[in-house]
Amino acid sequence: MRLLVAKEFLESVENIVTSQRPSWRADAASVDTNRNSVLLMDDLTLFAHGRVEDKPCLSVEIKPKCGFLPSSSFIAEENVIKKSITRFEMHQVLKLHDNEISEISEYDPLDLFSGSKDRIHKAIRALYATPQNNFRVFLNGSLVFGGLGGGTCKTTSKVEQDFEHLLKDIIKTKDGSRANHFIELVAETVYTSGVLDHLLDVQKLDKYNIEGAVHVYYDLINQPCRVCKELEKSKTSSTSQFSFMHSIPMAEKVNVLKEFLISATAKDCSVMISFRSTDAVISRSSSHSNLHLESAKQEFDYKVHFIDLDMRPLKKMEVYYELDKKIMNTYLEMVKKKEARGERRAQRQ
Ligand SMILES: O=P(O)(O)O[C@@H]1[C@@H](OP(=O)(O)O)[C@H](OP(=O)(O)O)[C@H](O)[C@H](OP(=O)(O)O)[C@H]1OP(=O)(O)O
Ligand SMILES: Nc1ncnc2c1ncn2[C@@H]1O[C@H](COP(=O)(O)OP(=O)(O)OP(=O)(O)O)[C@@H](O)[C@H]1O
Repeated sequence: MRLLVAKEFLESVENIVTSQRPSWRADAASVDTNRNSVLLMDDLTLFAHGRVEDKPCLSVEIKPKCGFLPSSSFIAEENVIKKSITRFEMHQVLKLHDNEISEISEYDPLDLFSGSKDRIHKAIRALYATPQNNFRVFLNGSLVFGGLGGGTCKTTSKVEQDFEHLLKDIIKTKDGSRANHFIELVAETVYTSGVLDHLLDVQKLDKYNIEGAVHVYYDLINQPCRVCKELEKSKTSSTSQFSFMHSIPMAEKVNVLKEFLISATAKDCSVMISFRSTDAVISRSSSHSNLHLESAKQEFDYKVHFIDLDMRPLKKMEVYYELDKKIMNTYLEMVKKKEARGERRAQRQ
């Protein structure tokens, strides 16, 4: 629902939001205080969407990121590692280098999207151990695990203890076992709901990788291709394979970019799963699903929603290309250093 608001309201929202965003992202998405309306959305951290009920509600927000390895033939020879190492893993190295994180995440998106119960369980355990900005938990609408903005790094035993305590009203098992049951509950729900299968299909609309799709972008904005120019100048790789991208009909070019940008949204959106403990299977309704967690001998109602589904603007194509280069350069540099260290160690032995 669209609501008319005053400038002062938007200014105070901006103040709150800015203080909660990571410093390196503070300028990335400021509130446009010249607007006169806002969208009123349901609070998906609450089971009854905005209404606090008698029963406690536990909601889990997962930002799964890209769940597949690209195989595009437009990926340059020197970047072939992209076909075997996830973008998430490589981006972690850049984030560590830029001090955006203090530790590498244990999470592997390929596990979460694998469709295998054990691997999904492994992924949720890793997200719980190193939540960063990929995992948050809300109890009755308030954040109780993970951080806002840039998120948090490693889950300490103190955090785990507090979390165990917070879970007592919703997971009715003994102390020390609730966090494990919680992880199992989330993993079972991701597995049973199949929600990530649909997301993966949309992510895979990126068929050409940014290394291919960026060429079409320059044709669409009717400008000489800066990437071809750059590659010709550096003489490190040939531009001949890109003539295919530049020669496809305009309608197809529009489609390539449309699909790439839809995929970008799917690679960055989050899944919000809210749980409510229930007494019996009688609570089945069309508005939610039901899951029996055998290990805790408990029944849960759950709902799944996607959030952060805004379309990416076309001009982000250049940003994506530059970020991709930065991620690749930093990762390949790290691999080179590691290999050199290994060689020196071997020589000493
Ligand atoms: O490019 P990425 O993969 O770093 O994703 C950005 C996210 O960084 P992440 O790696 O998840 O920490 C980034 O997340 P943070 O703000 O860093 O938590 C945003 O979600 C950004 O979207 P937008 O520019 O705000 O619309 C995201 O940008 P898009 O790529 O989705 O446009
Ligand atoms: N409908 C909703 N109900 C409850 N919480 C929500 C909802 N939409 C968003 N949030 C919360 O607000 C956070 C930021 O929302 P969103 O990602 O859509 O904004 P953004 O401006 O794109 O932020 P970023 O650039 O960091 O991704 C989410 O991570 C989530 O915790």
